[in-house]
Amino acid sequence: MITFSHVSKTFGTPEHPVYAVQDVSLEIREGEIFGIIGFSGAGKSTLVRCINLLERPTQGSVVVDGREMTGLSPAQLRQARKKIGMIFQHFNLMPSRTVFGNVAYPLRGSGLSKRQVAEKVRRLLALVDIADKENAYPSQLSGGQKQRVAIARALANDPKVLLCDEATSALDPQTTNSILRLLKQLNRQLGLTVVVITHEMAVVKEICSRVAVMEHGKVAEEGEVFSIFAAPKQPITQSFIKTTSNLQKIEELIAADSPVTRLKPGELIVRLSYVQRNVSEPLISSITERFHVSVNIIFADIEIVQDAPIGGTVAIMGGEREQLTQAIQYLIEKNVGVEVIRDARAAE
Ligand SMILES: Nc1ncnc2c1ncn2[C@@H]1O[C@H](COP(=O)(O)OP(=O)(O)OP(=O)(O)O)[C@@H](O)[C@H]1O
Repeated sequence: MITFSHVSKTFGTPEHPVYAVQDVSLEIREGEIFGIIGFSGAGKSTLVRCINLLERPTQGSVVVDGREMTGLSPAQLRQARKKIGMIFQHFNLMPSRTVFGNVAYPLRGSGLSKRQVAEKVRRLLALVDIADKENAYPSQLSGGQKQRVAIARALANDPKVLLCDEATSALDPQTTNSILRLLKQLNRQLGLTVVVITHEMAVVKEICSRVAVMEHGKVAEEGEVFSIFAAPKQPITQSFIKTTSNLQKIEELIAADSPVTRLKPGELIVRLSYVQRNVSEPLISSITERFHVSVNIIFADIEIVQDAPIGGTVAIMGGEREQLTQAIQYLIEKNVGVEVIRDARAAE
């Protein structure tokens, strides 16, 4: 649906260039929810604004729904943009128009009669579940309600693509979830391709099927969200994933010398992570039976990403040295990630 080929965007002057996007090639498939994550300044907004040519790439090509965007005439570009809706962090509603007026605005010049416009606006407001606010002004709405109106407005011309630039960043966690649910519903119901820019891994985890991680204008890593969570390769990706996992708290507990992390000689603390789908075997009970080791779970953080469990546990393991080694080997063979984070075997 959207193909970036070697896209670069440079701002500034020849003496002081700012390389906002550097040689990005990426494919966003029809009907998927694709996340673009990165820290502030990574180039996410600039890249996404190259989709509807709010920014014109300095180099490279952007093809949307089979059309090379940079080759369109101004009139063709205006038409093409109607099929690409966009929503923003601060909603960008027109304060002097009602909810109805905001959603009707993009339908100017659409050739629809007044009655048809009214019908369409009401259908859109019902779709985003805000029909009762038709006559309200933006200042009378909550953030979540404003974003619903902005979504209805973005859908007015029946776009195939919806670009969401930090669309939930100004919202509280509960409202964020309700907007994410709405985006997911629209994606399924309308077959809408959704591109989500965010700096929050929780957003990616919640709704995206694939994700690109951006750093310094480049794509550092991309792939299926499940695989990225299960086995992040780049340090930047690992640091984003840490923000959503409780397992990292163990490091704080160790640093604070908490009693739960104190080891007897011969014991070790391991972080076990499930890196494959369908891990349904009772692995912990298997190793305790097979190798006569003890496994005392002190932390567990399993969550569901794309309908599969992912995450892990932190546990204190104890037992005979050789048996412990074999138990760890067994877990690795079963595709469990094993990281020894504290080791008192040498203290025996
Ligand atoms: N119009 C502009 N003129 C000059 N520099 C710009 C312009 N737009 C963006 N930049 C620069 O390009 C780089 C990438 O910015 P961009 O807004 O794309 O990043 P981002 O990842 O979306 O960050 P944020 O989450 O803070 O919006 C930054 O260094 C920014 O300062």
